[in-house]
This record gives sequence, structure tokens and C-alpha cells, in this order.
Amino acid sequence: MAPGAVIDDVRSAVRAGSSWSSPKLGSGIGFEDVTVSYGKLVVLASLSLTIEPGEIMALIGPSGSAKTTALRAVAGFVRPASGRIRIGERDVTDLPPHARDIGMVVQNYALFPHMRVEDNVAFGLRARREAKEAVKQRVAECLRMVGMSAYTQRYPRELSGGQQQRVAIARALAVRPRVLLLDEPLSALDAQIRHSMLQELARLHEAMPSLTVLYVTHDQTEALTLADRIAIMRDGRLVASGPSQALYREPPTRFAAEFLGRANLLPVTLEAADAGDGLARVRLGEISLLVKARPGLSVGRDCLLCIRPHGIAMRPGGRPSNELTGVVRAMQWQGDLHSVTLETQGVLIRMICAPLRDPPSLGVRFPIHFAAEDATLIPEDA
Ligand SMILES: Nc1ncnc2c1ncn2[C@@H]1O[C@H](COP(=O)(O)OP(=O)(O)OP(=O)(O)O)[C@@H](O)[C@H]1O
Repeated sequence: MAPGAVIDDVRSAVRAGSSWSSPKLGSGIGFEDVTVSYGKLVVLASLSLTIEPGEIMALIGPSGSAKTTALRAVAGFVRPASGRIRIGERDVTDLPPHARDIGMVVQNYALFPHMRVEDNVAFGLRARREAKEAVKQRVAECLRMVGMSAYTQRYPRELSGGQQQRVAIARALAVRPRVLLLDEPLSALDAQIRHSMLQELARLHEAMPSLTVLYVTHDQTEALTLADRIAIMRDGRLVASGPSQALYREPPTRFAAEFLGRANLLPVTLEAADAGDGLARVRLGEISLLVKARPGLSVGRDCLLCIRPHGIAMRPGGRPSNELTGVVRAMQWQGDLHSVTLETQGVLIRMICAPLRDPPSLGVRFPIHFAAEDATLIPEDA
């Protein structure tokens, strides 16, 4: 989208917000069977998803999976072909953006270039004809929240990317929105600033726990760091959702496993669906392993065993623990960690561990271990 169009959108959103005198308690967001089409092309198909009041929900997925489209539907910039959108108790589907009580921050900040920082932040409040003194106080408060009090008189071009994004966040929050919509807010920043901004966003949310946040990103680390729950999109469809840790530890599908981070996905066959204590027994080549049971799978079923690389260790840990002996096929030192790839039972397994003082040489055989609870099953066709 052209930068000018983004600024127009943000201008429209920023004029919104709840009444100054009655800050609202948290309001959730509801997508009820929402479909969005461009011409004949359906880009978002039947999205049903609820974001609870005060929750941070990350919407992640590959490029083109319709994350931004879903967010823009909440903002009111795209109109669903069918379905309803709710913010709190209100059905906002037919409301214009400025009547939806949203705050929005986009990738390229979209600050008004001809306005100083304080005027950018004051924009929405002035559009609503707030009293001058109240505007001044609220602008100062929001700039303090994002650590930008010393920059009130600067123009956006006189700020770094991270500083511009802080101002954009202050502007979005100034009108006390019911929900905050963040569209790849950190992706234009370099890695170090991104990391500190993530922590600041978490801190901001702690200070405003009733604020509901929809956070669009294609970066799983951002999602896992910040979000209470994650929804994964693929080709315009919601393919998985759940609490961040649970989704990471027990991904329902291969796609979810791989999209959320590095994963060993080993071909196994189910030998015993219930081996007691919530465990199952599977066969990998010639050996038998204890893993976390997954309801609904029957004996003989081909599955993928998902083990994250840092769930594998050189010493036994967790109970019960599995042992496999492998041959070292690759070894990589990456500063604060070692990545070791071993071959066992005809498959490659990658382990990530703290830097090894005495790393094994290529071709050497040695045992590795993983706890049953760190190994989860995914039906092969999921
Ligand atoms: N205004 C538009 N007209 C026609 N097609 C569009 C328009 N906006 C988006 N699309 C199409 O809709 C689909 C979803 O786009 P969207 O921007 O929502 O995806 P995304 O998951 O946010 O991608 P990215 O991570 O690259 O931003 C894409 O195929 C895109 O080409």
C-alpha cells in the first residue's frame, strides 16, 4: 500500500478512541465467520476467532496469509463480504474506522511528517475537540509512557526508527482505545532495537492490563515473547490457535510445528496409545520410545514425533527419559550455543545446547537424551 494511503488510514483511526471522560474497561475482539474478498478472490475465508479483553493475541503466518487483511477488517478499512466483527459488546461491522475505538500502529510508523512529536500525539485528541489542558496532560503522559518526553519538539524525520515507532504507539494510546491493533510494528527496526521494543511493549501492556491487543507479525519469536495466545494463518484460513506455550510445545500440525520454530519431526509408528502416566509408546526404526500421549490416535498409526532441538540433551533429564545413540554428522558453534546434528535410525536429529568445551568430532558415536514430556505426536497427515 502507498505510504500516503497508510497515513490516511491511520489518520482516520487516530481520530477515534473512547470518550476522554470515561475510559472503558477491557473489550475483546470477535471475528464471527468473517470472509473478505477482493473482487472474486477470497483472501480471508470464514475467520472465527475471539480475543478476550486484556489479551494479547498474535496473528502469525507466512506472507500473503491474510493477517493484515484480518486486522484491517477490525479497523474498518476493509469490509467483510460476510460475517460480523465485534469489539466488546458492539457489532462494529457497519461502523466507519473512527467510530470503532481502536488504536493502530503500522510497520512504517505513518507519523504525520509535517507535525512535531507532540502534535502527532495530540492529533486524535484535538480532532475530538478535547480541552486544551487535558490534551496537554494526556500527550505528556503518553510520551512519558514510551520514554519520549525529551523529544516533544522534534519532527519525525529527526527521530530514529525506534523513536518514531514509540511516538506512533503514544499516538495510538492517546485516545484511550478499547483495542490496540499492531501491524508488524517492529519489522522495520534492527534486531537489537526490536528486542528492546518487545520488552517495552510487554511493560506497556502490564501498565494497561485491560487493553486488548491484536498483534500481526510473521516473526514467531515476537509472537512467542509477547502474546498470551497465538493464531496461525495459512492461505487466508485460520489453521491453529491456542495459548502460546501450549501451541509451541504441542503443535497440532506439521505446519504449526515448523512455523513456530525449529523442530525435529521424526517418522514414528504408534505402538501403544496409552502406556500409563499420560504417555504413549512409539517405534522409531528399531527402537521404542516413550512420548507424550495424544488422544484420538490408534495403534499402528504413522505419526511425526516433534522434539524441539533444545529438548535434546547429552545427559538424561526429566522422567522418563529416552536415550538414543547417534553419529555426529554436523557441528556448528553459534556463539552462545552449539548446534549438533546426529544420525540415528536413518534420520537426522538436531540438538541445540550450551557451548560445549570439548565438542565431539564428526563421525563419533554418542548418546543423546530427551524427556518423554518434550516429545509430542502429530498425525502424519495433519
Ligand atoms: N487491496 C488489495 N487488492 C487485492 N488484493 C489484495 C489487496 N490487499 C491484499 N490483497 C491480497 O490479499 C492477500 C492477503 O494479503 P495480506 O496483506 O492480508 O497478507 P499478510 O498475511 O498480511 O501478508 P504480509 O505478511 O506479506 O503482510 C494477498 O494475496 C494479497 O495479495
